[in-house]
Amino acid sequence: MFRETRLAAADLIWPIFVTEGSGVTDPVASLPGVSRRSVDGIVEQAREAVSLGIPCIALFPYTQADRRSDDGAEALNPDNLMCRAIRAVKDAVGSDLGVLADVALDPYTSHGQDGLLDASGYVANDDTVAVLVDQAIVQAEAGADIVAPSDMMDGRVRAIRMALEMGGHHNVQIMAYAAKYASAFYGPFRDAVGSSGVLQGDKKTYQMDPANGEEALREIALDIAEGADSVMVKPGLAYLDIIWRAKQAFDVPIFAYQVSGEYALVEAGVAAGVGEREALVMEKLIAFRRAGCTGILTYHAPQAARWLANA
Ligand SMILES: NCc1[nH]cc(CCC(=O)O)c1CC(=O)O
Ligand SMILES: [Mg+2]
Repeated sequence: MFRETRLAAADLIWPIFVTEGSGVTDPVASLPGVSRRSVDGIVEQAREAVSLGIPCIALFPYTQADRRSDDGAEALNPDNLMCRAIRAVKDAVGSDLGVLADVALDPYTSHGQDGLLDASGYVANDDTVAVLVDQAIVQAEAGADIVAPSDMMDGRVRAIRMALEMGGHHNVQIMAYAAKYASAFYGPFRDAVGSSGVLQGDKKTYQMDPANGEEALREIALDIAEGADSVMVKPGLAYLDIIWRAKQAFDVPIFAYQVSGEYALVEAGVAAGVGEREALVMEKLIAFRRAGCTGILTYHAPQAARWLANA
């Protein structure tokens, strides 16, 4: 009765990884319990999400080395793995489940950066934005309900919003990775999409310094002004103060991404006897709600939804 915040399956977004083939379940070693699945398996997971009351999945492709290039052109292929997965999920579950598509080039580039490199190897903001716009349109045409630019280029939200409007995709939302930090917690994700082996350098020229909070508020303000329907803070647990500050300052839905390294640390802790999985996960998830989140992207989404159903 005196509880101030609640958590429900309806607050969760489930990130899942797509791989080529059929009938494939390919475990990600650094993300125990998470596997890449071929499109047929993604459809199964989509049905599972619906039955668990999870309103949205976030799709990420594992792109084979021979489909990667310096310019990440595969991102614009309307028949790429990502688009095939989006279409298959939408054909199977329709409007019962939202599909969020990540917009960034890192699953497609041979150098693992989220954008295009200039002659000196620097990630070129404006050239990248032009490609991200085309990527977002390809995903919207495949049926994505939400496009989520995770690249952190300046000005991409406005450019994508304009292109969506011009292309007739008025109802496609933008969830902006607005305050995304250059974090050490993304390691297992990069394994999952096959970019850790190829990544050259770091992403500090476009992702944020973990020491900065004021800058996060400026980044969020810009993305809202450019047309974002909702914003994201990423990673999660180490940035609860950013979520709280954003909640005080802005009147838009705020999401947290509890990233791969956070998931893997919990699983490692459980394996080491530090604590019990359900208790550890649920304490973390309610903390995001308390800090002001509308919802949370978490690899523990299906387990959490089951625990909530049995509570
Ligand atoms: N565009 C890249 C992207 N989109 C989502 C994640 C990380 C998610 C996670 O760690 O779970 C990353 C990694 C990165 O910026 O290198
Ligand atoms: Mg920004």
